Amino acid sequence: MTILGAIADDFTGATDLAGLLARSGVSVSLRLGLPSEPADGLADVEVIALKCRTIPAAEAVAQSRRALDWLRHSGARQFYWKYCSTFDSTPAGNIGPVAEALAAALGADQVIYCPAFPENGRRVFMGNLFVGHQPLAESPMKDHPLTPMTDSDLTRLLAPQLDGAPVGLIDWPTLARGPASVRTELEILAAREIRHIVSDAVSDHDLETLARACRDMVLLSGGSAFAATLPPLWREAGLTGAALPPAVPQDLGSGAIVLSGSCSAMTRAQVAALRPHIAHLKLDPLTLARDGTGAARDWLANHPANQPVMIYATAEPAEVRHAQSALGTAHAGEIVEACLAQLAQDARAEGRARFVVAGGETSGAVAHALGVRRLMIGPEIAPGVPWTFAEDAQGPLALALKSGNFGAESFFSDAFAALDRIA
Ligand SMILES: Nc1ncnc2c1ncn2[C@@H]1O[C@H](COP(=O)(O)OP(=O)(O)O)[C@@H](O)[C@H]1O
Ligand SMILES: O=C(O)[C@@H](O)C(=O)COP(=O)(O)O
Repeated sequence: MTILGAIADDFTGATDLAGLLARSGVSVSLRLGLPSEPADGLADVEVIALKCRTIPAAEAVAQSRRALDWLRHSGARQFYWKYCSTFDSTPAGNIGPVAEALAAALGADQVIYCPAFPENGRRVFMGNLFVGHQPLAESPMKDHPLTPMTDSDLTRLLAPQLDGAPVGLIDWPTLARGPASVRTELEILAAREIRHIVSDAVSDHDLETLARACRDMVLLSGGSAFAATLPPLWREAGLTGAALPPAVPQDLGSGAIVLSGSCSAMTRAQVAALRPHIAHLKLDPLTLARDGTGAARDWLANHPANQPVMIYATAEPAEVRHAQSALGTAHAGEIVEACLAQLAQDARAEGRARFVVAGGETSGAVAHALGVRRLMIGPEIAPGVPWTFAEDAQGPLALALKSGNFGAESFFSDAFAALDRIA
């Protein structure tokens, strides 16, 4: 029976959410893009991954509304809008506009926003988001190629996305007093007609308090960690079915590839850590714009499928700025994504079945190019990054879609070692 219907704004976010919910002991179904087939209503949670973080707000709203309609038909009774734990967005959206549209469609009076993911160092205190020890705007997120984050105050970040609508705050002292205190604060905010409410949370315990206070709200939003506090509440209410064991892949062969379009600080360290141990190729957006993808495709074709390779556009902030000023921000990103998507298709045609992809937008482009529409959730490699498994015309396929800043420096070798243990 479907309890929760979730919409994620990118593909790594969706696997993060699905992985954490599966870890919380519920059955999760993950679909990439709007499903064409009807829901079967079997899983406790249906997640739809969109690629709508940086598209125009009106398009993001339209896609999310269609996803919501599908999720309502699946029988879901509560809904979750999943965005990045670093609140990746621009003054135009898309966190606020999509939340507003979903709230209107569901008749929700208030929407909670809580991106905190304490296990990965994302904490919200007095409305300010911290990444590790740094305020968001001083963290490496200030240099993100598509969504540079230049303010740390979530209420200030959200207001322009909601045309200046007032944004309230459940602060940490209120949370610390427990769920009843949070509910009272929500009522006070409701009386002031404040519908959009950011919540602090510095620990999983805070997220549990928030979830208990908001358990009856039809729409919640935030990162994966907040969503992962819901299953124990469903269990208390006798709602959940049996958890599924992590999926196990069949016959993957040995062909492996890392494709990285993330320029996040952690991905840069991960690429540097793997480089001495693997055949690798760095893509340059300016060269791609001038000469096309032929040289990169030839390079891949010259490496036998049983030899692991890494192809990356991952670059330092100054290099990214240089490419963006020559090509335009969106175009530079599109050129890289299109090239990595083409290389993913080539790698698959060569028989490679073990894919590690770094970057949310990048993962969307790659999964789309591979024609993958549904993923089974396997074991977690690092918090928020599970192995996932799919089937295409060529047979079984394993994909680890890694969010830019997740995983340890050794993530890429950790991922392949984890797969070797089960495949
Ligand atoms: N060298 C580069 N110059 C400009 N843009 C780049 C470069 N390398 C990658 N990009 C683009 O930066 C964006 C990174 O976003 P994403 O894949 O979501 O990574 P993350 O998960 O770190 O946010 C993608 O659109 C990608 O194509
Ligand atoms: O919540 C998170 O941090 C991730 O699930 C996420 O959304 C990843 O986005 P990218 O960093 O763009 O991959």
